[in-house]
Amino acid sequence: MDKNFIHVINLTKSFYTQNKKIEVLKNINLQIAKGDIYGIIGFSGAGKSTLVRCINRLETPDSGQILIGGKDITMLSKSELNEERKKIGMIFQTFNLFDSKTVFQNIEYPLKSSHKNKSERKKSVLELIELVGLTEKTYDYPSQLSGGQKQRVGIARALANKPDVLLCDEATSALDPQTTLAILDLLIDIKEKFGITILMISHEVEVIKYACNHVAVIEHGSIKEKGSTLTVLQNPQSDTGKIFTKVEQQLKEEWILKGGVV
Ligand SMILES: Nc1ncnc2c1ncn2[C@@H]1O[C@H](COP(=O)(O)OP(=O)(O)OP(=O)(O)O)[C@@H](O)[C@H]1O
Repeated sequence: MDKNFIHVINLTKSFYTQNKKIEVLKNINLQIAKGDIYGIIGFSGAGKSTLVRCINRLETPDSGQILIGGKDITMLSKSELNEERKKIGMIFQTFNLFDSKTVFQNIEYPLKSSHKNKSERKKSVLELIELVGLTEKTYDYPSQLSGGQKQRVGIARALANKPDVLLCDEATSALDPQTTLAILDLLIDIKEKFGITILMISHEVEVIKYACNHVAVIEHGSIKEKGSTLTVLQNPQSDTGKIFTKVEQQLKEEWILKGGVV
């Protein structure tokens, strides 16, 4: 049996601006096992968000295949794609909540297109709110929440349709270190509870190290190296991998010099 749940095969994507072609993704190949937390690390502009947006088909790839659970999502009709998208949750750096809706209403929103009736929706939403630890905030608005609490709402909303895959686009980049850890712990917990496959893109080595079993390093639209997080980050081969780990080491040394504990 194929242990990989997501296959990205020879994926390419370009954008065209003022008659100029920008090749953003060049022949990307990835295999992601079911229940894995897989990191994609790269500098700004490397193509991370475009890759994630191709995986949930917010962008249409130029060529290549994206198989999720054996289904090639580049070949689906519009209505099939709408159904398939329900199995792919997404969380964002900027949370993307509706400011005029309460926590409850934000999480209920994706369920409105499901077959659940009002009381079934209510039960699901309250369970999700409990899962992310926000029961006391159920009827608050986003403006009344901290960044970490907003991301918890984002996670609950992304889980509403019980997705197989959760895509996290810089999901902790706007959060302080302590809140980042709490959100990563929640994601690890969710992965364990539901066997969900998580793809996490980040420019923070610490985030990848803490949460991801595997990592791929993306540089100018190409995957330069990939493998187990420990192997890649302990002995990086690509320029990007080397710079990321060097900077992390320097920050650690400066921190120790200032009397910090590692
Ligand atoms: N819709 C678009 N039209 C034209 N160019 C685009 C478009 N979307 C992205 N790009 C370009 O594609 C490249 C990769 O962008 P992308 O957002 O995928 O990178 P990233 O690695 O996620 O960067 P960041 O970490 O800053 O978000 C950039 O050069 C960007 O300007």
